[in-house]
Order: sequence, then C-alpha cells, then structure tokens
Amino acid sequence: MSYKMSRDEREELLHLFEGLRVTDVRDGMDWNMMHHYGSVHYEIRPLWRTRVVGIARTARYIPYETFVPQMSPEEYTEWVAWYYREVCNDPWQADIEPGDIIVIDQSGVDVGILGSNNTLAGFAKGARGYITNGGVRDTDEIIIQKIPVWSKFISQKMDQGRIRFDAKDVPVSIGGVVVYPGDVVVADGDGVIVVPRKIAPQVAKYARQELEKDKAARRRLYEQLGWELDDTVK
Ligand SMILES: O=C([O-])CC(=O)C(=O)O
Ligand SMILES: [Mg+2]
Repeated sequence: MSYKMSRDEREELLHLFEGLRVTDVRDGMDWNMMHHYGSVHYEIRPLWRTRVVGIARTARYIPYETFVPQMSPEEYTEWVAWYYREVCNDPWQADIEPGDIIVIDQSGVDVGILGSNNTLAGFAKGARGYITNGGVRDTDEIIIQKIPVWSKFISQKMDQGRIRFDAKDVPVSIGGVVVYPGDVVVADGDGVIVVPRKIAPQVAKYARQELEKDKAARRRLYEQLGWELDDTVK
C-alpha cells in the first residue's frame, strides 16, 4: 500500500492540525459530511490528559494459539528471550519517523502490549504517542515518563504465551474506525479521532473555523468574568 510521504508533506499535514482539539476535528469531519466516521469508540481513553497530533503508523497482533511447554524457570528465561525475538516483537520500532503515532490492533487479547520500556524506545525515535484497542502496563512509569498513551484497559500481563506479532503498515480496526497508515490521528482528553489522509486539509480548515469561533466566544466570557486570558482563548 502506498502511503509514503516526504518529510515536507508530513510536516505540512501536521501543521494543519496544530492546536486543534479533538472536538474541533470532530466538527471538521461533520462539515465534510463525515458524521458517521472518525471518532474512535469512547472506551479508548487517555492514560493521562494531554493532546497529540500525529501520522498513523500501524501494527496488528493476534492471539497466540500454541501451548507453552512445561519447563524450568531457567529454561523459561531463555524461552521468553526467544519469544520476544521471534514471536512477539515490535518491528515497527525500526521504522518510526518523527511525528508518528503508533496505532495497535491487539485483537482483544488481555496483555499490556505497551509498557514503559517499548513506549519510551519509540518516543526516543520521535513517536508522539500510542493508541491501542487493548492494554497498557507499567502505567505509573509511563505517566512519570510523560508518554502519551490511549488504551482500552490497563493489563498486568506480559505478551509471551498470549499474543504474537502479525503485520505492520496495514489497515487496522480500532474502536469502530479503520486506521490506514498515513492517516492523521488527533487525541486528547476527549479521546481519539482519525482523519483519512485525502480529506485532511478540508477537515482541518473547518475544524480551525470552529476553534476560532469557540475561542472568541469564550474569550468574551473570560473578559466578562474578569479572568486572566489563557492559551485556550488566545
Ligand atoms: O514488554 C512489553 O512488550 C511491554 C512492556 O512491559 C514494556 O515494554 O515495558
Ligand atoms: Mg515493562
């Protein structure tokens, strides 16, 4: 599937969405008659409140269908290393470009596919955040590290014996929305919205119109209340 963009194209696309709230982008989609589409199901929530806009890089994981052989804890240590190398790895890590948001379909498996280690590794390469329709673990550290994550649940469980890597750079189904590599993803305290890349400029234009209208209205109310103006109304 062709979704490659030059660095300039990516930056231009991200710039269009800078400062827009999820609700503005929702409205921008409506202004383009896309009422039925884009909003990821509300059960996918932020681990902590922040806002990111990024370009989707996708991966799919599927349930592990094979039994775990009986072995000693020492043998298990080796088996785990094999498992992470061969069965449940993160090959998308090597591809990360600055401005990416990693979007993971983990097929309903109750594991913390994202943890404080792999999210930090991707962040160091320029990933702006992570979305999964499954679980996240090591959440206290992820919050300390300030890594933006949206997930359906928190899971204590490791991957081995439970889930395997299947594919990367494929369309993935997340909370009722299909995310294609290269789509624009905006996420904040209100959840996650996905904008198909080919309509992104039109969506951003009307999202911006909504944001400016909202800022002006709230600015008048701030002034009436004698409040100091903050960034949300400037
Ligand atoms: O090992 C994993 O896949 C998830 C995890 O706990 C981490 O990255 O810290
Ligand atoms: Mg961990």
